Amino acid sequence: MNQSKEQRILNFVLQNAVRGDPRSVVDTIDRYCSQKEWAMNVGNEKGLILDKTVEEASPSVALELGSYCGYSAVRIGRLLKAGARLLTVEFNPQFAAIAKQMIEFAGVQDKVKLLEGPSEEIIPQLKKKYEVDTLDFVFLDHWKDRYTPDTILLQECNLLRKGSVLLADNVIFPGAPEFLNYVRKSPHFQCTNYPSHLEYMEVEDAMEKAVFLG
Ligand SMILES: Cc1ncnc2c1ncn2[C@@H]1O[C@H](/C=C/CNC(=O)c2cc(-c3ccc(F)cc3)cc(O)c2O)C[C@H]1O
Ligand SMILES: [Mg+2]
Repeated sequence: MNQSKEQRILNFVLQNAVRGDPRSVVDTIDRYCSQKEWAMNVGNEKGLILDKTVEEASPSVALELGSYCGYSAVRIGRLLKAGARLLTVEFNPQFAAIAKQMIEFAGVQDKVKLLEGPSEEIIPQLKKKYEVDTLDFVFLDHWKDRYTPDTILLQECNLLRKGSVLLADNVIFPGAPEFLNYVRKSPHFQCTNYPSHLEYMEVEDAMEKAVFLG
């Protein structure tokens, strides 16, 4: 049975990156996906915006929606302070298996926990099952039509506190117009747009930061 693209990306990392070195894992994925096969990792240009937003938020508890191959889970995990943790949600079993191996190879498995299942099921479990009080940082990078319902669900589950930072990928391409409309019109969010480019391409894209105001 021939391999999936995601398996090829993982194998390239296992053979070319340095075990326990998250930076080398991120750089190796970027090298493969810019030179061999495009894949929907956030990439290095938008990755720098992600890095700065995570560093500024300095989260104790972070959530990622849409692990895919684990690129941004490793990217976020490497920046977390001692004792901080990232919960990353992925409902595709093949992708979840790849992401878990990517996280372990990078050596961030003590800070990053992959939760397998749909976000709409996982989010309501975060408080009781995963001992989350509130989330300091949320990275949205899953199906674009899920950004708005999940942002509403996070509020309904009392998982956001004054100052919680949401960062959404792809608000221009493929686009998340409903999400932009929702957070920019809501009195509960302070929004900032970060123009950038689609990963590994010269196509315009952007990230949107939405800080919860309580
Ligand atoms: C609801 C839910 N729960 C848990 N996991 C979920 C979920 N919805 C998706 N996921 C998982 O996240 C991942 C999905 C991410 C969706 N991201 C995308 O569709 C995506 C697409 C592009 C793109 C750009 C140009 C093109 F020409 C084609 C595609 C670029 C990106 O950066 C993307 O994030 C994998 C999926 O299994
Ligand atoms: Mg994306």
